[in-house]
Amino acid sequence: MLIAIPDLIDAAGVAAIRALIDGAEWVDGNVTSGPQSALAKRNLQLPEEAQAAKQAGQMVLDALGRSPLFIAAALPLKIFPPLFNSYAGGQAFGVHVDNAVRIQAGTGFRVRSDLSITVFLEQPDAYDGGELTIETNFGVQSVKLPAGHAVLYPSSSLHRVEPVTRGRRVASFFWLQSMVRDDAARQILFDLDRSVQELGGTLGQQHGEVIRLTGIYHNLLRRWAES
Ligand SMILES: O=C(O)CCC(=O)C(=O)O
Ligand SMILES: [Fe+2]
Repeated sequence: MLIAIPDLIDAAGVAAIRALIDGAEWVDGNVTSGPQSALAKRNLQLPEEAQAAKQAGQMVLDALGRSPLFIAAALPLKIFPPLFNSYAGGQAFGVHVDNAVRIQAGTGFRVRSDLSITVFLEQPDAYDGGELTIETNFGVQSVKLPAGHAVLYPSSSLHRVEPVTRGRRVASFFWLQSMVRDDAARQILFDLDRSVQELGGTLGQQHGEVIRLTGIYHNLLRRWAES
């Protein structure tokens, strides 16, 4: 599944995050790369342990927790603390697949990466290039969203960030382990959830068929969820 989460963070939230991270010390992005992606990656990142990254990361996590669309689509079990990157002057991230397991430095917190997330933190007209290009079963998707919007995509997919040839692209990026590991099963639950919400709105939550479909959603989730 590839899902855009519009307006995850409002303009004031984006400004607050940018105020925290823009003044911090950025380092070579290869601090979080595996050996293959290190060859492909040219960007800057905030170190995981930087205070600004932790505070801004918490703001991103708070926004995710307030987004019913994110929760329904991702069914998150564990979220790796959000990181921050920046690309300018032709920097890019060539095609790669994300590492399967992420281990947080210091704490040993482990997350299997089922879904990858990019939260755009710069307006698209402020830079040229920087599209996140994702290879899906339905062809190649090129994603460049307004500041505060996010995209969720399978960590198993080949993806790249196109060279930024003008301005600076700033984003938050991270991974999560879903309660439902299988992408197709998670998509079925998401589709069912949307239909149940829609029918609940028109027929009312107490309609017998809405109650039955809600039960089916939960019974499928019970079969498929890991904890
Ligand atoms: O900057 C992005 O949008 C994605 C970065 C990425 O693919 C990665 O760090 O693995
Ligand atoms: Fe990646």
